[in-house]
Amino acid sequence: MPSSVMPTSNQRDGHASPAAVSTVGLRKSFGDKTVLDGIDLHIPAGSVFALLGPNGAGKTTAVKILSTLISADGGQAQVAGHDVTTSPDGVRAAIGVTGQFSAVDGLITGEENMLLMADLHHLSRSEGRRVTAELLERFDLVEAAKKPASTYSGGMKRRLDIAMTLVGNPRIIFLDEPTTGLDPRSRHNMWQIIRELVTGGVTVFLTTQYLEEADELADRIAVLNDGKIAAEGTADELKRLIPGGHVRLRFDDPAAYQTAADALREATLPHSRLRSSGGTPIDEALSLQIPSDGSQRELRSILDWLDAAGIEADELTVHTPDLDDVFFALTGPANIPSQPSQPTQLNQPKEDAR
Ligand SMILES: Nc1ncnc2c1ncn2[C@@H]1O[C@H](COP(=O)(O)OP(=O)(O)OP(=O)(O)O)[C@@H](O)[C@H]1O
Repeated sequence: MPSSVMPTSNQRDGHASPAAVSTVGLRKSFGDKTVLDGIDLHIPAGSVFALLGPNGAGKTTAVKILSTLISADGGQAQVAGHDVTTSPDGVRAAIGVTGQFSAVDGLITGEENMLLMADLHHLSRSEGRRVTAELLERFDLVEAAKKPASTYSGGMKRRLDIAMTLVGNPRIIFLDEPTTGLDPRSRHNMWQIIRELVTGGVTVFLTTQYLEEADELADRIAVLNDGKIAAEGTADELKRLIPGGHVRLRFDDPAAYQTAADALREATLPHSRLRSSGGTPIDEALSLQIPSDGSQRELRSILDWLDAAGIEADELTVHTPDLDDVFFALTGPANIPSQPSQPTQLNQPKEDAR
């Protein structure tokens, strides 16, 4: 399809940002099972995008379509400006894919795997050796380079897999569950590698079941559920989507705490959500908790009310639910989006989104 049909700039925040990956109405079924039921994505170049979803949600299917390993049944997808259907070679030249379908051959050494990759990319012998040496060094695999890859730990195999992907100097990398099964140290190493890739200008499309991983790495996160994008936004935007956020007031002075607790109990706070619940005392910490979505509007109304009531806390903190809460709320049987056929638009005012 002509590139002009696909969104190439981020209309929502107003500035032009070339899309590394862009899909409209992407659909895929296996038999009578619909796995992707109209997926729209816009991933700006140079960003990290995380596709989150429970087992079987269709994350790997999405990656396979975008990396041209399988074809979609409907909709459109462009990767690095190339249509996946009409220009798969263009897509393949621009991307690297690692993860569940690792390219590492366990029978040969790490170095041989790298050199094989260099051959596949038609690098000259000397260039292949140079790139191999550089990447083995960068991924801390020099010592293991002459050993068969089958002897590598899980973390080393993942590092080798990414190093092999980088031989082709891809602009976009698909990482399908890159840290599944890794120990915490290896996982943090992998996160550091991913951050460095992005610093070098690479766009990363990540699938993960680890909310912490998406929270750590991703500029934007989409939650895939039941074939659709249930919600999309930054980690903070997602967290603000679900109830459970609150403002906590902490007092050093027990008397000030008691006065505030009494005032809150009596209070009719300006915002309707606050009116019914008031403050919840948490005695041990001399803290009070006021339900809040953390929005500027609610915070202002809370602050105004505190000022008017003459309450001055020693510390005021805003707490939002973590991504686990979001994940369970969005992917459970009774998920919360108000419009079943529409993803929750997080960059609109929250009142509109609910
Ligand atoms: N080739 C295939 N033939 C039939 N069904 C398939 C095929 N590939 C995937 N599926 C089904 O499509 C659904 C989505 O699978 P997919 O691997 O994309 O999910 P996922 O979100 O990556 O899951 P996981 O986190 O478990 O890897 C699953 O129900 C899976 O069984």
